[in-house]
Amino acid sequence: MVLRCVGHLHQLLYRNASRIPRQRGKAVYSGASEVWNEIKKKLQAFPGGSVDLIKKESGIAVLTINNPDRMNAFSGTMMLELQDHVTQLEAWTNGKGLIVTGAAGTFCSGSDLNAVRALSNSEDGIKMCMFMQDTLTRLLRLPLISVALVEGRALGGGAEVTTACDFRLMALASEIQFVHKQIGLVPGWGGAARLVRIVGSENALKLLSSAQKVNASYAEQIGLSDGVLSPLETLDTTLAQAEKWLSDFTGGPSPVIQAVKKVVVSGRELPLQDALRMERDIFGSVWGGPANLEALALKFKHK
Ligand SMILES: CC[C@@H](C(=O)O)C(=O)SCCNC(=O)CCNC(=O)[C@H](O)C(C)(C)COP(=O)(O)OP(=O)(O)OC[C@H]1O[C@@H](n2cnc3c(N)ncnc32)[C@H](O)[C@@H]1OP(=O)(O)O
Repeated sequence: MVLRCVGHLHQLLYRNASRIPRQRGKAVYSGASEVWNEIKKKLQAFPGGSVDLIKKESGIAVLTINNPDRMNAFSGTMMLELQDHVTQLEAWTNGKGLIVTGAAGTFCSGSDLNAVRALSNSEDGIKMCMFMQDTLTRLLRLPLISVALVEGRALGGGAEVTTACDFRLMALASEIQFVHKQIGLVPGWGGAARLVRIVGSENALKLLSSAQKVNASYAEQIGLSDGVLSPLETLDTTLAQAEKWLSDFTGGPSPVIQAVKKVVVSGRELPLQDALRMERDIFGSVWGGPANLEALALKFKHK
C-alpha cells in the first residue's frame, strides 16, 4: 500500500519532471501544482520559528535556521520559508555565495518532532519528504557557492541540510549526526543520495548505519567537512571566518561566479553529452561579456 502510494504521489509530482536543471539551477517540476498546494497547506498548520535571509551588497547571503527553543528544528512554516528564500536566491543576479547557519550557536535538529508525530501517516510523511527533497535539491543547485556553517549539533534532517550545500565548515566542538536509524527512519530529504556523493558509499553506509556523531576532525578526515573553525584563534566570529573562507571562491563578477557554479552542477548531474551542451551554452553566456572583454583589454597576467 505504502509503496503504491509513494509511486502514485511521485508520479503525480514529477510526471513531467525534467531531470535537466535549467540554467538557473532550478529543478523543473512542472504540473501537479494542486498537489504542491495541498502539501503547503498541511505544512502551514505547523507554525514556529523562522528562516531568515540577509543578502549583502558583497553578493554573499546568510540564511539562518532560527528556532532556538527547538534546537532550530524545522516547523512546517519554516519549511515553507526555506522554499521561498530558495526561490528568491534563484533569481538573485548579483549573488555569488551563500552561508547556511543556525541561530543561537547550534545548526538544526531536523524536523520538528511535534510535526513529525502529527504527520505520521505515510502519505503526509511522503509529501513533507518530497517538499523538503525538492527544496534542498534546488538549494544545492543555486548558482551560488554555498557553505553550511555548522556549530553545535546538526541532526537528522539538519545533517541532511548540511549536505545540500557545496561545502561544510565546522566549529571545533560541533557534530553532524545522521540519527535517522535511531528513530526507525532513513534520510528522506535527499541526504543519503548527497552523502554518498560527498564521502563515498562506504563512509555513507557507516554514518547512516551507526548513526554516529561525526566531530569536526573526523568529518574533515572523510571529506564531509572542508575546514574547522575556531574563534579562539582569531577575534573573528565563526560567521566572519566562514565569510573569509568563502571569499577565496567568490572573487570576481557575479555572472562569472554563477557560471562557474552552473557548469559544475551540470557536470555533476547530467549525462556527458547533456553536460557538454549545457557547458557550451553557459560558456556562451560569459564569452565576450564585460568581465571577459575587460580582462582581455588589461592583458591580464596570471602571476
Ligand atoms: C528526514 C528526517 C526528519 C524527518 O524524519 O522528518 C527528521 O529530522 S526527524 C527529527 C530528527 N531529530 C531528532 O531526533 C533530534 C531530537 N532532539 C534531540 O536529540 C535533542 O533535543 C538534542 C538536539 C540532542 C539536544 O539535546 P539537549 O541539548 O539535551 O536539549 P533538549 O533536548 O532539552 O532540547 C531543547 C528543546 O528543544 C526541543 N527539541 C530539540 N530537538 C527537537 C526537534 N527535532 N523537534 C522538536 N523539538 C525539539 C526539545 O524538546 C527541548 O524542548 P523542551 O522539551 O520544550 O524543553
